[in-house]
Amino acid sequence: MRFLTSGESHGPKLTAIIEGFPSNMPVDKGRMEAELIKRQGGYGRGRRMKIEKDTFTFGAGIRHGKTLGSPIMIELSNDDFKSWTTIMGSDPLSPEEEEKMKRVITKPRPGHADLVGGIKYNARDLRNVLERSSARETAARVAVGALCKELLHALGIEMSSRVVQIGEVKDEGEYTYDEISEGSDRSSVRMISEEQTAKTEKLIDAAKKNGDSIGGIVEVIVKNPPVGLGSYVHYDRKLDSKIAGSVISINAFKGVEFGMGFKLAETPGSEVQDEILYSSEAGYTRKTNNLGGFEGGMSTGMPIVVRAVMKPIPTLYKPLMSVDINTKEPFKATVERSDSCAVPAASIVCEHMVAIEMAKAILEKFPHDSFEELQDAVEVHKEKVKDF
Ligand SMILES: Cc1cc2nc3c(=O)[nH]c(=O)nc-3n(C[C@H](O)[C@H](O)[C@H](O)COP(=O)(O)O)c2cc1C
Ligand SMILES: C=C(O[C@@H]1CC(C(=O)O)=C[C@@H](OP(=O)(O)O)[C@H]1O)C(=O)O
Repeated sequence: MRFLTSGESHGPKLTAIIEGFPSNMPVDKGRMEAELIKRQGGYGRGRRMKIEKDTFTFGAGIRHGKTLGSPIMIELSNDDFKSWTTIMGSDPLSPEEEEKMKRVITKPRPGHADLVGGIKYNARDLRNVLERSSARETAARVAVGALCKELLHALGIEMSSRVVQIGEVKDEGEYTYDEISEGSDRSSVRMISEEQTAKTEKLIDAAKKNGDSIGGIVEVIVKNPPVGLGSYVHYDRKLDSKIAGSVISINAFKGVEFGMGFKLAETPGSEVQDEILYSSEAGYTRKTNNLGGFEGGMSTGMPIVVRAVMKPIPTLYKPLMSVDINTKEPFKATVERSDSCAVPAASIVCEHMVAIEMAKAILEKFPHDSFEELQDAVEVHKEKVKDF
């Protein structure tokens, strides 16, 4: 399975084309759109999320609620485009329009893609960089991930995510998949503990008031993964590394860990390795899940637990110093409308990037011309694993 997205933040639309799904897979469009709405939520988002309604249309690949096996096309519109038709239009500008166009960006924001992107693509209006580097594109990725979650769901594999930390406020609890997914329709910060949620909202309010921004940590759990996705035989077939790469590809994500993660450094081996158990009903399981569901780059069958850190948003309403690329003089960076904290939204993006890698790994391992063929192969595999 492979996919491409296209679309600028304030352009007319976002598009994704997904190739490699089996035929006859049921798709619940309402459930997919609910995921997109979750990505728009969370405390700390800016005004843009009040403008956009992230519904989508299938332009190809689906008939009567099922996949055809052909490439699937998903299209989301940017409702904000109507305010940007001149600035973001695809036709050349008339001299009068060019004259009116005063919003050329020349003061790159530290921490965003503006300066390096401008140098690399020779873009002297940094808007040409900002538009595609914006996390608006993550809406298209969540749409693709939601389709992948449809495939996982139909195979009995479920996923959820939560916010673990915002600023210095942490929810230290260890939660099961069911506890996390129970809270997953909350439109707020989506920490498990209500007390911590309230604290983070105060923190976000304070950051916003100070023209500052704030980052955090998110967690994704995958329940019921098949045993043996990915492989130890070659570095580029390890599923944990593919998930890590995909998670780090999310705008502003700077670190990723599995299971105990960085705490592994301070824990002796006897308290780390997950002891192996067997029962005829459950097959092979583990006493603990400190390694977050991976050994040798392969899924062990235990829940996959991924945590990742998002840096604070780069656009600051009290901007940091930068340099005007035309005059080379020091200047305060450009201020664009911005979120002050997007960690809750990012938890949804992270969940969907993990879903994409899970679906890819499943489609790599099992035959899948039709969904029935895939389903049978996964069932046979499960029985074989139990008997091993
Ligand atoms: C859901 C989400 C929303 C974001 N919103 C903003 C925003 O409003 N303003 C901003 O400057 N950056 C925002 N970012 C982060 C930037 O897109 C990101 O920092 C930028 O593309 C540079 O990439 P890098 O941080 O990965 O180096 C957001 C990121 C995510 C995941
Ligand atoms: C549009 C989205 O996020 C945007 C991501 C973003 C950035 O720089 O990454 C900057 C902001 O864009 P705007 O200036 O248009 O408000 C966010 O709103 C979205 O998540 O759908």
